[in-house]
Amino acid sequence: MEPKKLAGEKAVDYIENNMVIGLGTGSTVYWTIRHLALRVKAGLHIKAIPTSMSTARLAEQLGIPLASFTEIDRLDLTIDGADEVSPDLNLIKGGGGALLREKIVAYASERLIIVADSSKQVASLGKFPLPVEITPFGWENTCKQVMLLGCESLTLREKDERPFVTDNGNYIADCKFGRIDSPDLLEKSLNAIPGVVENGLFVNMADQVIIGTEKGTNIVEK
Ligand SMILES: O=C[C@H](O)[C@H](O)[C@H](O)COP(=O)(O)O
Repeated sequence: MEPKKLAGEKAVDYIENNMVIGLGTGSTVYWTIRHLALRVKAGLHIKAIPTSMSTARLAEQLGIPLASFTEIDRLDLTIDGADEVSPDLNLIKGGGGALLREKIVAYASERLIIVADSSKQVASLGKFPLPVEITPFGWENTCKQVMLLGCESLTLREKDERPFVTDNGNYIADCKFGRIDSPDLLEKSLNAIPGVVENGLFVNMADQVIIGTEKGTNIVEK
């Protein structure tokens, strides 16, 4: 079976009756959502907060009951994907542009489980360009400020030859920092720049990573 599918489906084992679940975004969590929908059909009672419009659409189509922060304060568990996972379970996320909602949902969760295939495991973060969500106003200047933090190259993400726009109406700058030795410091420094809304470094947030391989799944815990 496909490694992403194995990892995505395995995470559903951790979902218990009456939980409030954060549903991540991407091609690995896609399998989590599909598998969860089968359990919901079979009688599992949960509510889910989606981390993107695309996840909300998929969950709705499959009959998963959705909730919002209007009625929910804390989530029991969030299941999400990642673009890079370091040995100490720090992450780069946002390859699909959903990092802001993903971080809000993960921060409100008791536990964060990451699902990924083994290509996402890295010795240190930084090969995957770090997605940074920035406001359209002043984006040119915000990018200059980001460069001053040691960014080697920066690309404004595009779609159909126009700036890519996130679910929150913002842009994404994909930033190559080279090897990121102090992700906690970089995460804070980026967010201190006016115009930066959030960045894709998830430091000390993941509790467990489920890695899918050709042969099955490996669980990595802190
Ligand atoms: O913005 C997107 C998210 O952070 C995804 O969870 C991440 O890019 C991993 O996606 P995939 O499972 O498709 O590789």
